[in-house]
Amino acid sequence: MAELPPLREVIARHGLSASKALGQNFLFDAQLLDRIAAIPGDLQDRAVLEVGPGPGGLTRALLRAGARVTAIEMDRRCLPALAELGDAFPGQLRVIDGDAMAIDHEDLMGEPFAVVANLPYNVGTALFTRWLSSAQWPPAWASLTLMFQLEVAQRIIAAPGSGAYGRLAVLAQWRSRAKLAMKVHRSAFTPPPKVMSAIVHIEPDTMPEGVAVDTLERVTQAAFGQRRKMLRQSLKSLPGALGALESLGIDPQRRAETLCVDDFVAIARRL
Ligand SMILES: C[S@@+](CC[C@H](N)C(=O)[O-])C[C@H]1O[C@@H](n2cnc3c(N)ncnc32)[C@H](O)[C@@H]1O
Repeated sequence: MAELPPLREVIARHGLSASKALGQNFLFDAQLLDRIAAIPGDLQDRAVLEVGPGPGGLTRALLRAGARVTAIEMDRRCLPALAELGDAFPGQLRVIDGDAMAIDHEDLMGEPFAVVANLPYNVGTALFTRWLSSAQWPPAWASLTLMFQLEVAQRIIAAPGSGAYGRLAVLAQWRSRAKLAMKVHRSAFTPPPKVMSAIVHIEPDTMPEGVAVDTLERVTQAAFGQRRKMLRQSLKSLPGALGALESLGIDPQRRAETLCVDDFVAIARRL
């Protein structure tokens, strides 16, 4: 492996000033990046999909860990810096110039893969729900290791009864294990974002039988769409839902946030 120039130098040389429009907040600390790359476990020879490599800080850490990385980046200014990185790790890095939202990741990868990404908030959440809504289960991805705003990370891992518990928690937990792997201080980024961040790590679990993801989504959408209301009100418009509550012995006076993930799965199974 060739000696790599410091990231700040790469950024200066290629004129990669952070673009606000593309949600660019870069990480430079190699030790922090190595700790992030270690979250999915041993990556030696494993296929990794990185979305939004930017100047390549996290990419370097993944390559150092021995991963075979496919990196999708839509900011063309970053491509020369990423090409240099590919030269330093021959045969380990494939860079795709494009929008990760418009690409079929399963087709692109062609084998099971781990996802690791530090993405802008809106893109991250959109891709996250897409990965979790896979019709095929277990999905093509073996794990998701993703940076979010801390508040979003807390919504993903939230337990029933908390204000953060809602659609995202149910979607992330009904057939996956989700954990908060690491908090990341805002000062670790250049430029620093306004809020704290955290990395969530998700692995697929067994899928409960007899429930489709769309049905479960319809239930949580109705229930949490009016989260202050009792279930008998919020689920009224969903055919069969009130009957399902009765047959399951769930009090219709309860509110959505008091139901556990298995309750939502049981309701969806009866629709
Ligand atoms: C928060 S920066 C992180 C950069 C680098 N991974 C790091 O940790 O320092 C997010 C990166 O995602 C890229 N990006 C944003 N939207 C994207 C999309 N839809 N598809 C691919 N890359 C995207 C941005 O250009 C930027 O390089």
